[in-house]
Amino acid sequence: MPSFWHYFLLPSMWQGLFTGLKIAAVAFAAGLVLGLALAVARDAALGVVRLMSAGYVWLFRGTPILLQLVFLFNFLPAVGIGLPPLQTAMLGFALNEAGYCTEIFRGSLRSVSRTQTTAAASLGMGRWLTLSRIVLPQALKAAIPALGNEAISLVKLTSIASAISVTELTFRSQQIVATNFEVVPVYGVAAVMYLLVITAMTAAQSALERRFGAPADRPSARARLFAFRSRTRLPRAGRSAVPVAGVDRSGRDNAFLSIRNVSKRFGDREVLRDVSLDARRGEVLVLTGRSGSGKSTLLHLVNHLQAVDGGEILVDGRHVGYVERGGQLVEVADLARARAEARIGMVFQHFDLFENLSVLDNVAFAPHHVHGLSEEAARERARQLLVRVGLGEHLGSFPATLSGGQRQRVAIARALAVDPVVMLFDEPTSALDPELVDEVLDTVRGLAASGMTMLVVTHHVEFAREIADRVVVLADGRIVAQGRPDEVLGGPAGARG
Ligand SMILES: Nc1ncnc2c1ncn2[C@@H]1O[C@H](COP(=O)(O)OP(=O)(O)OP(=O)(O)O)[C@@H](O)[C@H]1O
Repeated sequence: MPSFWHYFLLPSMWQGLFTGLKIAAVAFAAGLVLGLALAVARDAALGVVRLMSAGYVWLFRGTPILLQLVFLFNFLPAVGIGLPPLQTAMLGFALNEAGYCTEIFRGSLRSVSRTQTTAAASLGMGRWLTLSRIVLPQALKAAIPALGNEAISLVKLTSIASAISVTELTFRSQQIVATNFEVVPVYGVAAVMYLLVITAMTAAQSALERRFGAPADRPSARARLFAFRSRTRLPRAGRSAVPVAGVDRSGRDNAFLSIRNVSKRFGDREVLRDVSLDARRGEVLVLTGRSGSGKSTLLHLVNHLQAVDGGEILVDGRHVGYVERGGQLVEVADLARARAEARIGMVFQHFDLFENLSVLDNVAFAPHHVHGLSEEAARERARQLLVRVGLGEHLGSFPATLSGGQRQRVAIARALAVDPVVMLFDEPTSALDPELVDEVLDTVRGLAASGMTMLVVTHHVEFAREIADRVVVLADGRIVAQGRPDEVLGGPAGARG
């Protein structure tokens, strides 16, 4: 095949290929950055920012790239910007690419479970820290296949740049064919060149997927079914002011955790009604009651993962994320800091470990990034805690490779790493297979024995009987019984088990 090699080695063909690649590389890099910013803007608090992001996507996906290029090519000189055709092509492709990347990033950002954000908030992590270190890495991992597709399409699409007289590979081949009519070898060489580049890109994409991909996820079937979304929408700072007139404050100063006349509603539904509950330092309260009675909501209010609608909650004598002003509790501007300072450890039903971080990093993250411990000290602390919960062998593992019981013990270590003054457990064993329950309960027992103040939501009657100083039963958002375990769990208002 003498003519194949002749054209394959022709410098002008390679120049054409590199021109196309140059456009694609610059346009893709710029499109990624702009697309990511637009995708984040799509969830911005300000409506006008969201609208601008949506408008951009509408415009650049809605019109043909050819029109956009020709428009830029004619428009820029008309407003006094004299860009050469190659740079105009780069700009045009970048603007167009950003529209597509926005949608890819938007989808992948939303695919990250909101429970990850809630868990981060419970550790006192702010929005930016959560976005950059927890949500984005997971979203990028999910986006790699679609972005790889996009990059490959872009390399081939650059042939359109010939419309504004950029001589890339396809255009170069057309020119050669027009002079010698050797259609098959010339276009054959162009095809082989594209294939070589795209094979290299596909290999790079696989390498990226391997680099960023944690080992295959294998949560239990039940966890898979229920863990994909949490209903918790984090409150936005400064949104609510709660009147404190009418709150019964007698005796609250003697309590370590004081919940006074608290109410909470979601839409028309009143989920908690006038709930009052005090706990002494070191006391273990077990909260129980039928599904939907408001137990989890009450825990979320203690840590200010949701805002109260009425009443007040004090931990160690302080409101979490509120300041009292003119007879009202007003949310502070920096809720993340307030949560961090309150040092409330929280353990969730579905563990909600950060899937993109190793076991050790899950535990060391908040002490280092939120509480300012040096990385070395935070890791040492994490190591000790993981040994304490029996996971010293798994420091470098990723959450997806652990059993449910192991994950929950990592979650407990993660909550303990911020040196909590109180621990909240939201049904810590209900997502676990029966044979894994004991290992978690043992850890919780150990904590209770160490004198930790705890609020534990559980349906596990035997465990409640054993661990609780006091059992509190909720029904329809009200406390309907409370007392020593033998009094409450033996009585008619007892837990359903
Ligand atoms: N963010 C939310 N938006 C709307 N409704 C909510 C939200 N969070 C909770 N609810 C509703 O509030 C009620 C109480 O929910 P909560 O999760 O506190 O109950 P629970 O007693 O913990 O139930 P379970 O034992 O099933 O976890 C339920 O009817 C639930 O649907």
